[in-house]
Amino acid sequence: MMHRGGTLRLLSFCIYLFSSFLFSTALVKAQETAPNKYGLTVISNPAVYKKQVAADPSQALVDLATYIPGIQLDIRYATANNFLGEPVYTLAKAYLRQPVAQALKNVQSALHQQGLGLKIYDAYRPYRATVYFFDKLRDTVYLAVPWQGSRHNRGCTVDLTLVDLKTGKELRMPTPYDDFTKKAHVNYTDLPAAIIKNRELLKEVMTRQGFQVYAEEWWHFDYYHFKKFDLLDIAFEDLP
Ligand SMILES: C[C@@H](N)C(=O)N[C@H](C)C(=O)O
Ligand SMILES: [Zn+2]
Repeated sequence: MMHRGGTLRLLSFCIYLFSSFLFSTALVKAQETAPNKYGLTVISNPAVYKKQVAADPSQALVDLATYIPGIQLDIRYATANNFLGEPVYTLAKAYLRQPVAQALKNVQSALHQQGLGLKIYDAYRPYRATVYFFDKLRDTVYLAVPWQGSRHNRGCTVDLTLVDLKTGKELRMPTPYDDFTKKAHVNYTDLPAAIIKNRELLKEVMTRQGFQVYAEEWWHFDYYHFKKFDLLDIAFEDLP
């Protein structure tokens, strides 16, 4: 049988172990969610993201290729066919947060009735890509700045266009994707009527499902409730 001194020593050892565990857990947590050099909190640990999803399934990033039947993907940043002329992503994937993916699914089914569909150029974008873009181009109109992050980093924004389901071809729009000129602005009017009609149709179907177009880029749509979602820097490889 252990005498009193031994019991006390064992008890204080257990308290020491428990408090060290609590301290190290708190330290890891603080490091995981600590603001970056711009004072932004960006979730970069897949375990933290998974914990958030377990607590609130609406936070889940959903794979659009499986979630939205018939959706076309042309993930430009996974190829050299983009404004940088080099691949930035290692996988050609498109993810959006659950309610945002659902809203886009509604857009796709509304379009289907008109013989049209969606083609995605980009959706959720890890924060590191936003920083990389800015370091390369230093533009503050057509690119999000690292000290704010992009709504793409929140899994709430999508870059896209319309396709004709019969031909599989893109509808004519004012400019190609990521054409960083005034012609890409949504109020630009020196265009053929058919092109304006296509641009307006895209804006209308997206707006009806809770998206707002970015004034300088006809292809870029933000989900209205983006503030509910953290900035993320989770690699595609770490998503299901
Ligand atoms: C880079 C371009 N496709 C884009 O998404 N621009 C906006 C402003 C962003 O970076 O969030
Ligand atoms: Zn965009």
